Amino acid sequence: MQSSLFPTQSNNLLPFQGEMLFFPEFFPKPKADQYLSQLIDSLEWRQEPIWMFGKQVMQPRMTALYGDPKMPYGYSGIRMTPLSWTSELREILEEVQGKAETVFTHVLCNYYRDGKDSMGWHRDNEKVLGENPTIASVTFGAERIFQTRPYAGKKPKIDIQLTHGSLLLMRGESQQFWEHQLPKTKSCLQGRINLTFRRLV
Ligand SMILES: O=C(O)CCC(=O)C(=O)O
Ligand SMILES: [Fe+2]
Repeated sequence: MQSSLFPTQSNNLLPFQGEMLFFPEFFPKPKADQYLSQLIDSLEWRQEPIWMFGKQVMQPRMTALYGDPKMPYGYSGIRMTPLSWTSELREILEEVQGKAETVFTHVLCNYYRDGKDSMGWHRDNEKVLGENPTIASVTFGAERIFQTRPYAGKKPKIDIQLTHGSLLLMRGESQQFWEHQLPKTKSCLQGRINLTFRRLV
């Protein structure tokens, strides 16, 4: 049983060098259901190519970037121009900023159509995110396993089951010392939306 001495505080899932805090039902189910279908329908999803080991390959998921139009953002050799915030994304932003105690400038949206869609091992450590960025990651839809492991040494690997309506806060030194991925899985036939709120400096 979890200790309830500090009920508003979530336990750190990382044993050292950074923090990952998990809030399984950050959005109540009816609200999460509503956001899932609204975001699938209303965001401008695209499948974009990225550069990997000198080759251009299609990303195994759909993406969309929203945020401050004056600040483009990119990773893995692509540059994305942010679209203007939608009303739902703004609403979610407000909730998440309160919990994270951070002001975010952008949200990178990922749509995993089923278990064949995925994201490989990486750190969110682009220079524009600053030294020890706080990244707030929200999930709507299918439950998928998110994995993290130390960047150096690759062990131990920690699995986190990301539930519908959940919030995962990554902060402190987590993007220096830990990498993460969302592996493929045969058993998942449903779609999942992930929103990662970021602050560009
Ligand atoms: O889908 C997820 O939970 C992870 C997304 C992620 O790591 C990213 O967008 O950088
Ligand atoms: Fe990431």
